[in-house]
This record gives sequence, structure tokens and C-alpha cells, in this order.
Amino acid sequence: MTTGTDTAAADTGTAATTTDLAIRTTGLRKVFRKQRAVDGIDLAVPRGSVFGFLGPNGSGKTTTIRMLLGLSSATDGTIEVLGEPMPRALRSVLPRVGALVEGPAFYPYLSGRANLARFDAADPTSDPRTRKARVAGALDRVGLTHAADKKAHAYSLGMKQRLGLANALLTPRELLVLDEPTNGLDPQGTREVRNLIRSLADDGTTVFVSSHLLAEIEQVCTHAAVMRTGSIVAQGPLDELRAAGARTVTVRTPDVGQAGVVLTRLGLQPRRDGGSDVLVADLTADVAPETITAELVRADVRVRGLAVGGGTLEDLFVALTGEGFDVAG
Ligand SMILES: Nc1ncnc2c1ncn2[C@@H]1O[C@H](COP(=O)(O)OP(=O)(O)OP(=O)(O)O)[C@@H](O)[C@H]1O
Repeated sequence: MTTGTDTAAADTGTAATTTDLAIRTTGLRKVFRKQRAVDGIDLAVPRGSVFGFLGPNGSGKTTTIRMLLGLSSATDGTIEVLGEPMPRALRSVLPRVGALVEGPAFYPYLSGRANLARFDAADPTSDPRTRKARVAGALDRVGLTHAADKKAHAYSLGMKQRLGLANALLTPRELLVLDEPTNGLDPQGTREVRNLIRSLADDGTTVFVSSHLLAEIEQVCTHAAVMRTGSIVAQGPLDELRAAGARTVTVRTPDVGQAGVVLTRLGLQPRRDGGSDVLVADLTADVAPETITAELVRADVRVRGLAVGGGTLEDLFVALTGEGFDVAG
């Protein structure tokens, strides 16, 4: 994992090359008038990953995604998508990429099914002979079969979102880019999108998914990047990101003095917390909780309780951005 200013290449290991990456940016920047919406980011999205692009509202996720897809030009920096330079290789790259960005504009007086057929017909790479079956398959995959023949203007926000997802699934793609795909969905719909993302990943599709809802992403992603005001503040495999969240050990004992000596000897910095019998210390990577337990016992410290806390993606996010994450939605 990298945080702060480390290079993105390190995130995927030193062996990572351009061909291992579905998306790679270097120094990507977008300035609106004087506002730096995206401030020189180095993204490295491994092929085959489900990559969570996380950050609070306004942190620059949509602006980044629009540049990745050639919908908006970069002020500075480079972009490679599926190994090809963007936007130069737009024509050859886009047919390999499915995208859901800011809910596509549907024809309001056409049904969901007819809308998808129109979008598919507008795609010069799609096969008209299989269109009907592919449209039906995509509607089924997003749970819209029952409403397929309803006019789009009568769709709820969640149904429109599903139709947008179906549009991205009309043909198999190497990469799917989904901007806040669960917007407008209820908890059941959100679960379905998560399952859909999992099944797409099982098929070998790389999924790049943005969200400000940590809980949704954490359950489905293999990798993530955390954005804060236009910059990436952490990036890497989810396990490593979680491990980087500050973990603490809390020891409850009548022998606080002796326990403090043991913890200090292990290289930790214990502090009194709460009641007079409670010691807390931030864990370091080289001290396992079981080592602490063993050393306390060896030193005849009477332990009433020992708990390890923290170590979640939310802990890391709060530590890096100083903001709470909207976990409830
Ligand atoms: N076309 C634009 N003109 C001027 N400023 C813009 C424009 N688009 C985005 N911004 C600004 O750039 C910043 C980043 O916005 P962006 O939409 O990329 O964030 P985001 O992380 O996707 O947030 P959200 O989850 O709310 O969509 C915001 O401060 C926004 O106001």
C-alpha cells in the first residue's frame, strides 16, 4: 500500500508493468478556473481487481472518471486505459470498456428494453443478430425484467440506475467503470449491485467503482484508493489498507505500572485511558497481540481484559482525511 506521496507503481508490486494495469495515470490533473478538482494523481488499477475509488463528496472522483473515459480533457498528466494512451486511443479502447457515469440520458417515452436496443444499435461494434438476447440478458442481470416494457419516464431513480447498469453490460467488457452505481438504490438494490459486481469480477472483468459509501465498497473490493480534495491519500490492496488503519491494544489490569513496563519493553507507548486500571497503546506491525499477552503473563501481570481495536478501512479513512465516512448512506 502507499499513502501520501509514494509512487503508484509501488502499489501493485515492483513487477507491475503497464500491461498488468487496467488503468494507470501519472500526475493526472484537472483545474476548473482556479479550483484544482484533481491534483496530480497516480492511479494504478490492477487487471482483474475490483477497485474501489473512495472519497467524500467533491473529492474529485467523477472528474477523474470523466477524464479516464475521454469525456473531459485533462489539464495535465497521462492516462492509460487497458494499456493504451487516452484519449488518443479512444476509438479502440472504448469498445472494451463499459461505463455508468451520471446516469445516461434515456429516451423517456421508450421502454427500458427499447432504450437498451437503441443504445446497442448506436454501438458500431455490437452484433445486431444477438441484440435481442443481449438486451434481455442485461435486463435480467440487473433485475429489471419485470419493468422492461415500462416507459423510462415512469422508472424510479433506482430503476434508472439499474437501466444504466444494464446499458454498461450489453456486451462483455474487459473493464467496467461505475460512478456511484448504488445511487438511488435501496438496501436490497445495493446488495444486488454488490453481487453483480462480484459475478462480473468472477468472469474476469476489472471493475473500477467509485463511492462515498465505505461500507458498500469494503465488502466487494480487492483494492482501493482514497481521495481527499483532489489527491490520493492511500492506495493499494484492501488488506494492506485495512492493516494501515491505526490498531490499538487496550489492557485492563490492576497492575498498570508493571503492564506499562512490559508494553514499553515491547516498543509500544502505553498511555492511561478511562479507568485507573486501563492502559492503551497503538499497535505496531512488529508486535502481535499474542506476544503482548504472553509477555504480560510472563511478567505476572494480572490481566482482566485485553482487546484489539481499530484496523478498519474506516479508521484509515478518518485518519487520512480527518473526516467521518458516510457509512449509513
Ligand atoms: N464542470 C465543473 N466546473 C467547475 N467545478 C467543477 C466542475 N465539475 C466538478 N467541479 C468541482 O470539482 C470538485 C470535484 O468534484 P467531483 O464531482 O469530481 O467530486 P466527486 O468526488 O465525484 O463528488 P461527488 O461524489 O459529490 O460526485 C468539486 O469541488 C466540484 O465542485
